[in-house]
Amino acid sequence: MEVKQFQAESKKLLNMMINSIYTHKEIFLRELISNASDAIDKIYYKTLSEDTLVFNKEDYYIKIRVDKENRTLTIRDTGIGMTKDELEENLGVIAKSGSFDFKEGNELKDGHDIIGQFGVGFYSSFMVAQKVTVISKSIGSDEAYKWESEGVEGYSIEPATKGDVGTEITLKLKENSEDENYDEYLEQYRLKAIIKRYSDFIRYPIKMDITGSRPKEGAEGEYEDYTEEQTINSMVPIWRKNKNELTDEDYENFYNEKHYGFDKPIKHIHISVDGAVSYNAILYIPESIPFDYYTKEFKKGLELYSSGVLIMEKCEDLLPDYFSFVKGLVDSDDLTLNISREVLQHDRQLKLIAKNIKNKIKNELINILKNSREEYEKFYKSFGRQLKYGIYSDYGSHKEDIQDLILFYSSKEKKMVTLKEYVERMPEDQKYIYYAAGESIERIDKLPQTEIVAEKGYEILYFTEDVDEFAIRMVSVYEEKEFKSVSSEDLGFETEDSTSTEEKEENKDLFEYMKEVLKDQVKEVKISKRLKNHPVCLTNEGDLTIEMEKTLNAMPTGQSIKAEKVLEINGNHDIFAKIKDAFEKDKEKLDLYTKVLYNQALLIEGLTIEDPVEFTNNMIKLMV
Ligand SMILES: Nc1ncnc2c1ncn2[C@@H]1O[C@H](COP(=O)(O)OP(=O)(O)OP(=O)(O)O)[C@@H](O)[C@H]1O
Repeated sequence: MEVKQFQAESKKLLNMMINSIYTHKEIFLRELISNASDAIDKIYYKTLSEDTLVFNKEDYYIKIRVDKENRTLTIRDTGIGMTKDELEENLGVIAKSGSFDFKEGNELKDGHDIIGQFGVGFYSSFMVAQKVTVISKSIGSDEAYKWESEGVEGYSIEPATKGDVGTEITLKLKENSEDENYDEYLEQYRLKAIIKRYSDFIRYPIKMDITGSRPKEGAEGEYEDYTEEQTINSMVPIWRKNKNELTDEDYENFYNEKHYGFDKPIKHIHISVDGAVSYNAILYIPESIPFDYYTKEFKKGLELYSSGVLIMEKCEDLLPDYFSFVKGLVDSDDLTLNISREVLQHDRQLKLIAKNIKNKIKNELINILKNSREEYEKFYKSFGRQLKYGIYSDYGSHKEDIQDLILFYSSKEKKMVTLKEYVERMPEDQKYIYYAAGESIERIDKLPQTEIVAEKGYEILYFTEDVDEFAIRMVSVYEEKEFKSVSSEDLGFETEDSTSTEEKEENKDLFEYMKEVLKDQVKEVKISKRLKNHPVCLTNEGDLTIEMEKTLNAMPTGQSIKAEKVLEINGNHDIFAKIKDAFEKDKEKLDLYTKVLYNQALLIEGLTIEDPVEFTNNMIKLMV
């Protein structure tokens, strides 16, 4: 028997195939199954053009067989088969794709798209096999041929016997080594998992003899082994079905089968686009947060299929970070793949799909917000934080996409509201969108700084998450309205100032003295225009607010960043009279009052006091 040499380039290529093209060895099975499916599709096309042939779907399948003793794995198909010449051309020349030529010569329809295009997939079998034997009988031929190769050394072709038309590929697995256990490809559970992962939506049944154990009939407590042929793949890609044929339940079942989550998704989005780029997608907006969602370990991404074959489990480029909670898949035949069937990262088509998907998700979320508020709020509880991070990140470049999706608790409505709703309700004389930041709704409710704004009848948005103020800084202006913290120096409206100029002059020395006591801890001490009932509060000057100070300092890399604080005292409160009195008569007491009031203001803000022991001692001194 003559052993033929692969062409020189083919040899090099084969070496590359075996050693460096693929990231995962297991994909050899995906490649062989895809070839088998292509071979069956080719028969399908033949029957379309030849009246004498009928395509009887039941006759077409792919069978996987394991022989543990001989350490072989066989993939058999009932496809079109190969003649001697075709074996020579297709398997003797690497990078020669009979399938690609077929595609060029036939108009493909009915979603029967041929997968092969590069003419290399077959050789991935040498990553796991020491010898590959192909026995094939072509349609319309009486002869069968055997192609056999042990890799780079070459291949042989000789006549063989085979009953029916089709191809049978037998891999003699490599010996196990220290790093690799090739026996895993003889285990039914492992093969099943690989088939499910990559080839679940191959249109033809992929069958395997599965052995199991079951209770023996008529003999209680006894078990018997059995073997039965099972179809491993689910075959029907539901995303290629017509939306009208599918029920909510179908989508939910698919969500569960794909293990996208244990919850019931809030919404599914089924997209079928035929245009500059054609693709199908099924996306889900989940209801609950995956346990690792807000950790580094979480990886966003959609499954990416090309012609029904899995290319990538998590294609990150398909989702912006702010929609990273979306689950689902995209299937497109228009992607530019590299020969290992990994998608090219800077693929223009992929970018187009991603942009399209982003808009669909955004519109769907707006839809839910408008039409099923309760559901949206449930979703927002889980993923609102991510949306707000999205506004903040990348220097605010995505804010336009997201700002209408965020909600804040409203002081007036006592529920979550959108920025749009807030602005629409604003009285004419109100210049700013007011917000108050704090740990919880309850705490903000009690914040002294909110009093005057609330009294003015203005609505206040409550910022209870650390990201809120940072995100809003990025939004900066919404429908021509700026945001303003209730703690900011200038609230943007006239407040009645009950203190006369003389009074102010009179208190000047007092406040300067108090500022001296507090040193750099505050920028200023002054009479408050905003306090009604509370004795003191802290406000801030400058860009960095007190809430921001808290957040930044809580970060692992947090340096000590301080907001410029102003201690405001309620001039109408009894304590003010006491302070004035102490300024006249007892400076030591005034020192105590000043320190205690400052620390109380810190506590109200939810800030820590630097020296709690001193604070307690000062209190005691004032009490006794
Ligand atoms: N089971 C099969 N039945 C019939 N022809 C086959 C079979 N397997 C491979 N071939 C032929 O061999 C050719 C080369 O296969 P190979 O897997 O190397 O590349 P491909 O499938 O064409 O492209 P890709 O590298 O994109 O998978 C195929 O194009 C096809 O013509």
